[in-house]
Amino acid sequence: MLAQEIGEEQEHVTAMYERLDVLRERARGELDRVQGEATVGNLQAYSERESFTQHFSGRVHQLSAVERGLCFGRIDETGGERFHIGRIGLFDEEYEALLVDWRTPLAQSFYRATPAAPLGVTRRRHIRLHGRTVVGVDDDVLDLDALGAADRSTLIGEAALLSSLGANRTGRMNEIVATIQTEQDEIIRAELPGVLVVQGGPGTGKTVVALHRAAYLLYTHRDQLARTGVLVVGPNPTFLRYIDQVLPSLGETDVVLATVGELYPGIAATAPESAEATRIKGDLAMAEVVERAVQGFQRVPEATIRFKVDQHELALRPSAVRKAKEKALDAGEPHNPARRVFVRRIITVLTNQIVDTIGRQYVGAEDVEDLRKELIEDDRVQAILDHLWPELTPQLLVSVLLSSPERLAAAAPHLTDAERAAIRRPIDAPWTPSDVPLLDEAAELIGELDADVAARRQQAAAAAAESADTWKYAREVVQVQLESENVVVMPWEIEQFAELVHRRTELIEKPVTVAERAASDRGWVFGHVIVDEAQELTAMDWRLLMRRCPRRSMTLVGDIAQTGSDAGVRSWAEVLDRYAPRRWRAAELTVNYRTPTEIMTVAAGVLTAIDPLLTAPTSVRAGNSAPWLRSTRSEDFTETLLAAIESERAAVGDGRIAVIAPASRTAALAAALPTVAESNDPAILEAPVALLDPSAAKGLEFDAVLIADPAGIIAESPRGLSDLYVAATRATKRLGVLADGVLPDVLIGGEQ
Ligand SMILES: Nc1ncnc2c1ncn2[C@@H]1O[C@H](COP(=O)(O)OP(=O)(O)OP(=O)(O)O)[C@@H](O)[C@H]1O
Repeated sequence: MLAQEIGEEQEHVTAMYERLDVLRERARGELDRVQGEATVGNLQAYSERESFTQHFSGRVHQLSAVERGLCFGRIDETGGERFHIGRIGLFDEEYEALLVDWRTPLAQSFYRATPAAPLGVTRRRHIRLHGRTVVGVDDDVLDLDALGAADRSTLIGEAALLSSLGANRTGRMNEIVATIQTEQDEIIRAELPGVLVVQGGPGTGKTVVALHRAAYLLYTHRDQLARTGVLVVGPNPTFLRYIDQVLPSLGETDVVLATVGELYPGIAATAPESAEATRIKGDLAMAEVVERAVQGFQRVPEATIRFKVDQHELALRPSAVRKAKEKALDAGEPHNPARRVFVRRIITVLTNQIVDTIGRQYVGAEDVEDLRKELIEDDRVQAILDHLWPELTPQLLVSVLLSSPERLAAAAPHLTDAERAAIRRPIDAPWTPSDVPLLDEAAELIGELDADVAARRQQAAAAAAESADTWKYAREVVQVQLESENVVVMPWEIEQFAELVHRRTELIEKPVTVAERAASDRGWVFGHVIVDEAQELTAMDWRLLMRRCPRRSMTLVGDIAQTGSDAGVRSWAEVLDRYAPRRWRAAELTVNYRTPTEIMTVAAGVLTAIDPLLTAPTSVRAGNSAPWLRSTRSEDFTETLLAAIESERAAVGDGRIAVIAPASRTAALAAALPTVAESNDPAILEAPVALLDPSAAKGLEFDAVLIADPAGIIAESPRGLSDLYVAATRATKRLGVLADGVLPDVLIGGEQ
């Protein structure tokens, strides 16, 4: 029976691949044709060709990306209808559906139907492919009564999920479209507006669900999100590399992946910094510190400033400066635009003094203008204005603030001397990730430089004019193409083409994608923001992110129990009641798909030590090997660790291993263990053995994990137990713990 079922599915699958080949060939043919056309040397013809090139190469790329595992399921409905579910939708020449896209509402019951709530589905079939060959089918029967007698005898039960979870890890995260679980699907398809917080223990699929949600939202709300973009924020660059294949493999490329440290355009903030400095700089009080630092650059002199311009004796009294300052601040404008008002007032004061000495009756309106101009161009006047109210840049402000003990003392009176010393550093020190929210805060308070404002206005006016032209042109191009029947275009593609021609024409003059534009514009407002490992964000990070998403359409996934930084989140309500009151909702993921039961028992002991009220997620499967917990004398530590690595390598074959050690020991261990890759090594994800500290291991997973010196991990930070919990939940198959000296009592279970 199984062979017959497989044979029938094979027929369907073969038809789908044949259709895919036809569509791919057609798109390739169009691409070749468009690229081979002689270019009529004007910009518009070039633009037109580029538009079609982009469309067809995007289509070829999408159709190639879905080759692996094109179809993975089928649903049979009570009425007798059957649908195959896959990575994209496909129709045959008669527009009969061959394959339904997993993101459509029709496909939803594939993920949601249960025997308790079958949603009109009698059978859910998982189809396993090897290349283009059907190698297995597994059925879940959801409504036995609704199945006919013939159907009943063809049931094949086997968990598709478990076979995918047991596979060796490749170092890169994979998509999970074939096996999304019901509680995950509800999150993926949740509505776009508002803030959705997904709390879930380790391995519950938070990351993978967040990424599938991005793909789902881009598919369902394409019009809205294609223009504004989706931002996915991750904890570190290694993690972003770990996940960067998932969205392209789902056919989505227009997403900005970034760490918070990359969210200030033009700055790569990657320098390391102490946990204490991160804590202090992440505190919300820093917003006021930056504000006071800006105010520190708006001075009133203690004594009258006297100077000469062209024989005229001038005097700038503190009271006149104070008044000018008050006027400048009245409008609530940022520092740089407010400076314009300040400068105007001061120049008026000085002009009046000259007019008074010459005698008002001798000075006409034009002369007054000339005088003002002369004063403003005078070096001495400029130096005074720059002293009283200089034009600033955020970079200048933050680097001066953090390098000047006096400015820091004046702006941060709430900090102790030791705390100020912890964040002080040389003026030219490289930027750290926790500087980025300070720079962003400063940018808000400072505003743009005069020169930048003028340039931007000019650009905006030119862009608006061009955009109107290119839209008109785009529609004409599409019309001409359709009339000449040069290209095969489906009716629903016409608008899409016009949009493409329009965008492409713009791109030729401004060659950037939405993702690039968003990444280079600090003021960019994203349509949706997804934050992974959201528990690690500091209060200042949240402030910055909320500015990037004033509509508050966000998905935040994280686990409070894994918070490693002292500046991180302790309660979701604490963060969200501030920024999205009554506009946030919480969901929970409860099943651990990564870590087998035996390993989770060890991790659960650590979790109880963090907080006895917390419960670990339930593992979906049992493993094949019990975790081991050993201790060794310090002098034998490295050698024992080396031997353990070798035996784990033998056990996992071509799988991946991580050695997770206290941050303070990784450098020495790297020197002693020549075969391991360190976290700053770009090849770390592909390396057979990776050496990481707990914060670098966050979000990643490995076939086998060796925790080296657990007591060192606990002792290293105030949230050391959370770090140990993170380390203990990274393994998909094997866990070993090697203590340097005594094994901490929080580690229980496993073989000792
Ligand atoms: N429905 C599913 N089908 C197949 N694999 C899944 C499913 N859900 C999760 N997984 C797998 O489980 C593993 C853990 O998922 P993920 O990394 O998203 O968890 P997480 O909640 O982000 O974990 P952590 O908090 O520890 O970082 C991944 O290998 C993921 O592919």
